[in-house]
Amino acid sequence: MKVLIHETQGTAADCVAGLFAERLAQQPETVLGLATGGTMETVYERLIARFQAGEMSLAKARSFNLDEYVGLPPDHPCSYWHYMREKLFNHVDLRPDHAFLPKGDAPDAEAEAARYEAAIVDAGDIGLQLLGLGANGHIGFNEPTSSLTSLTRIKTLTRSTREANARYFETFDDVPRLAITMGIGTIMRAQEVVLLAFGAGKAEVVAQMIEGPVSAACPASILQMHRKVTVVLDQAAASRLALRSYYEEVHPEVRAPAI
Ligand SMILES: N[C@@H]1[C@@H](O)[C@H](O)[C@@H](COP(=O)(O)O)O[C@@H]1O
Repeated sequence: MKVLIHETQGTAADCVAGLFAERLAQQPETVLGLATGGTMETVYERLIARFQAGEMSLAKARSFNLDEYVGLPPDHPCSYWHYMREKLFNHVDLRPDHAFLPKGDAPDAEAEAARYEAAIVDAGDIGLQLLGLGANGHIGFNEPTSSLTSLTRIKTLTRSTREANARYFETFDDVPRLAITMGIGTIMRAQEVVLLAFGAGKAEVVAQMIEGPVSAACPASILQMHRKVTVVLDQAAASRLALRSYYEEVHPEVRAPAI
């Protein structure tokens, strides 16, 4: 696990966008695993800027998002489909028929989860997976106690996750109780993973993920078992790490090291 500690969120997001651009330059047909949430917004802004500057193209790439709320159709303003169109897809050259998310309004959500897992396998699995981190250690919507070998399936969201995401909905009761999410096993098959976390609110769970035991109580801790992970943090998110000397401090004048 490579841990990069940036002075600011801006340089951290830039670093992640840089890793994407590098990977796409080497392998334009990369299968990307994409994430939602507030943390990703700056990353997508930086990716769009690189695309507009002619430095990066997604024309040959494909993408699979981690998750979607059960019950929300793709045009629902709180759906992750909507988020992705607004924050990224509408602004870059990724082909619409190459961008995939689970269908939240599928009549049979379980069958949809199985279909989505099979589609990822058919695509040859994820090449580069982008992850955020839930305050309770979830990745995708794999809440604590998720099987560490799980595949794409339906998960019940914890109250704390629904509360954290309530800011996107009119009322707390509008936040769906279920989601279709890539499993932890699905994520672990990715060739390369980049996880990004910002802010003091994530500091405790970042320390558990990197320095704690591998445990379903903190699903992100399974990344300790992945062969190619980069964790990109700002100073606040890194503030509870004990083994500081092991990690790389990234200063603005230093180019982020390649993984
Ligand atoms: N399903 C998403 C996760 O994929 C994301 O990592 C998490 C953190 O979001 P934020 O970046 O807003 O803290 O939120 C949601 O629960």
